[in-house]
Amino acid sequence: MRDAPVFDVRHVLRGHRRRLAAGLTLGLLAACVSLLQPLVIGRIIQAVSSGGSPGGPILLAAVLFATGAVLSGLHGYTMGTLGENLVFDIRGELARRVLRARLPDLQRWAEGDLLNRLVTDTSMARVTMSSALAGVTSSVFSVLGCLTLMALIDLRLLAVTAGCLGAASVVSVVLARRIRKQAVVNRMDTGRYATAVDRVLGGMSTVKSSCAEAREADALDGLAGQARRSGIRVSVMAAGLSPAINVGSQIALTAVVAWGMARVAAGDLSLAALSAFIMYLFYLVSPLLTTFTSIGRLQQGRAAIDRLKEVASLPQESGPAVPATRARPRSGPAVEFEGVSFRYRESGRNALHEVSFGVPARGLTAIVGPSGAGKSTLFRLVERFYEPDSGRVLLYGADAASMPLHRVRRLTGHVEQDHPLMRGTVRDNLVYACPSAGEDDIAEALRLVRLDRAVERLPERLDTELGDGGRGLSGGERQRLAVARALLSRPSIVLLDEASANLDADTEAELRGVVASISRERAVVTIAHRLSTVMEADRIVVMEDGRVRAVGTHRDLMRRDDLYRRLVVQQFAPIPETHVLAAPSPGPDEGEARPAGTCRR
Ligand SMILES: Nc1ncnc2c1ncn2[C@@H]1O[C@H](COP(=O)(O)OP(=O)(O)OP(=O)(O)O)[C@@H](O)[C@H]1O
Repeated sequence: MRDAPVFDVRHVLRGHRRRLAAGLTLGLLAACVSLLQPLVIGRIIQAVSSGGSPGGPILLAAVLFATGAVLSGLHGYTMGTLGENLVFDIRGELARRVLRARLPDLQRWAEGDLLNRLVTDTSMARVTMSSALAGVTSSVFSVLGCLTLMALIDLRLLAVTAGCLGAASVVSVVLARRIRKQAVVNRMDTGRYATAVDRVLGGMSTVKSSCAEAREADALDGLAGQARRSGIRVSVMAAGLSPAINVGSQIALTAVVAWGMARVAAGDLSLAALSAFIMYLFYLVSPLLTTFTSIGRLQQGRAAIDRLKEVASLPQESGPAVPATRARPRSGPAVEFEGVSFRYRESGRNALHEVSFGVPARGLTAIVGPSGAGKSTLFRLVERFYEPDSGRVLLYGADAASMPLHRVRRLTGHVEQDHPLMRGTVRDNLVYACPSAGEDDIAEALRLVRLDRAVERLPERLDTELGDGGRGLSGGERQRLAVARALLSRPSIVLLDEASANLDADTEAELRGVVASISRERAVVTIAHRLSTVMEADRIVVMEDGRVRAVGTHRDLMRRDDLYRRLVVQQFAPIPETHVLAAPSPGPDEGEARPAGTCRR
C-alpha cells in the first residue's frame, strides 16, 4: 500500500502558470485602465470649465472605456477557463485516485457521499475558481490602485478612510473565516443527504415491500432540513459581508466630506483635490465589495476543496498502473496458500487462520464450508484486494505480493457473488475485461455458457441496454453473462463465487459441463453451497471458522470428514414429512384482508 501524493490546489495550479499569469496581467491592466478614467473625466470637466475643447479628453475617455471593457472581458474569460481547466484536472486526478484506491479503504466510504464529493464539490470548486478567483484578482488590483492614487492626493484623508474601511474589512475577514467553517458543515450535511438518497434508491424494492416510504421520506426530510439550516447560516454570514463594507464606506464618506470641507474652508485642501479623493472613494467601494464577497465564495470553495482532499488521500493500491498484458503462467500449482492468516480491520477476529492448501494448474478445485467460514475471503486475497497479515499467497510459484498488480488481476477471472453486471449493453458487460474481443470470441463465450439463444431473443441482441446490476436479465442469465465475461479474457485461474446460485437444475447441469470442460486447460476454483455442483471436483477444500479442515475428493471426504458428510447429508436428505404436511394453523383473519394497523412498519 502507498499513500496518495499530496493533493493541493497550488499543486494543481502549477500546470496552469501561463494562463494564471495571463489572467493576472489582464486583471492588472483592466484595473489600471479603470483607474485612469476619473483622471480623464477630470480633464473633460477642466476643459469645459475653462472654455477649451473637450474633444481630445472625450476621445481618450472613449478609448479607455472600450479598452477597459475588452480587458475585463478577456480577464473574465481567461480566469473562467482557468477555473474550468483546473477543475477538469482535479476531477481527472480524483477519478484516477478513486479507481486506484485500495478496495477496503474505498469500501469504508458511503457511495452517496463519494458521489456527492466527486460531482457537487468539484462543481463548487469550479465556481470558486472561475468566478471568485476572477473577482478577487481584478478587484484587488483596483483597490490597491485606488488606495495609491488616494495616498497621492491626501494621506490624512486616506488614513480616515482606511480607519473606517479597515474596521469593516476586519469584520468581513472574521465573517469569511466563519463562512468557511459553516460551509464545511453544510457540505457534510449535503453529503449525508446524498448518502441517504443513494441508500434509498439502491433498496427501492425493499423500501416499498416494507411499506417504509413514509418513514424514509421523513428521514430524508430530516437530513434535507439539516442541510437547509447550515446552508442558511452560510447565506446569513455571506449576506453580512456587503452591509459591513457598505456601512464602513458610508461612514468613511461622511467623515471625508465633513473633515475635507472643513479643511477646504480653512484653506488646507483644494476643492479639486477633495473632489478627486471622493471620486476615488466611490470607485473603491465596488471593488472592495467584490473582493470580500469573492473571498466569501472562495472560502465556500475551499470547504469543498478540503472535502476533495480527503478523497484524494485515499491509500492507493501498490504496483504500477500500466496497461495490462496477458500474463504468462509459469509451471507449478496455480495458487498456493502458505500459512495465511487474515483479519478484516473492522472485525474483532481472524477471518482466516494459518490457511495452507494448493490449487493445481489444471482441474476443478471446490471450496465448501458453512456460511462465514472464509471462502470468499480466500478469493479476495488471491485478487489482492486485501493483503494477508501473515503467510503468503503464491501464483504459479511467485509471491502475489511481489507481482505487479495488473499481472495478478490478468491471471485471474473472477465471477463475484453479488452484482456481477453493470449498467450498459450486454456487449459492454461481456467485453469489459477484454475490450478487444472479436465477434467470434463473444459468440463462443455465449455458447459456452448456453446464453446464445437468450441473447438472440433480446430486442437489440448484444446491443440491448441493461439497467443497474444487469436489470433486464433473469438472475441466472446475469450469472451466466458474468461467467462468459470472465471466460472471454481467457484467464489462467477462474474464480467462481457461488456461480451456480441463480441457475435452474437444467442450466446448472449445463454450466457444470462448461466448468468441467474449461477446467481441463486451466485452474478453476469454485465456491458453492450446492454440493451437487462440486461433487465431481478434482479436489474439495473444506473450510470451517477460517481454517482448512480437510482436503480431498468427494469420496474421500465422505469417508473421513464429519462436517462434509453432514453438509452433503443435509442437502440431499428428503424433506421431513412434518415439513411437508404441517400447514400453518389458520389465523383468526384467514382469507380476510389484513386489518388496518396490523402492519406496524
Ligand atoms: N468486509 C468485511 N469486513 C469485516 N468482516 C468481514 C468482511 N467480509 C467478511 N467478513 C467476515 O469474515 C468472515 C469470513 O467471511 P467470508 O465472506 O469469507 O465467508 P464465506 O465463507 O464466503 O461466507 P458465505 O458462504 O456466507 O458467503 C465472516 O465472519 C464475515 O463476517
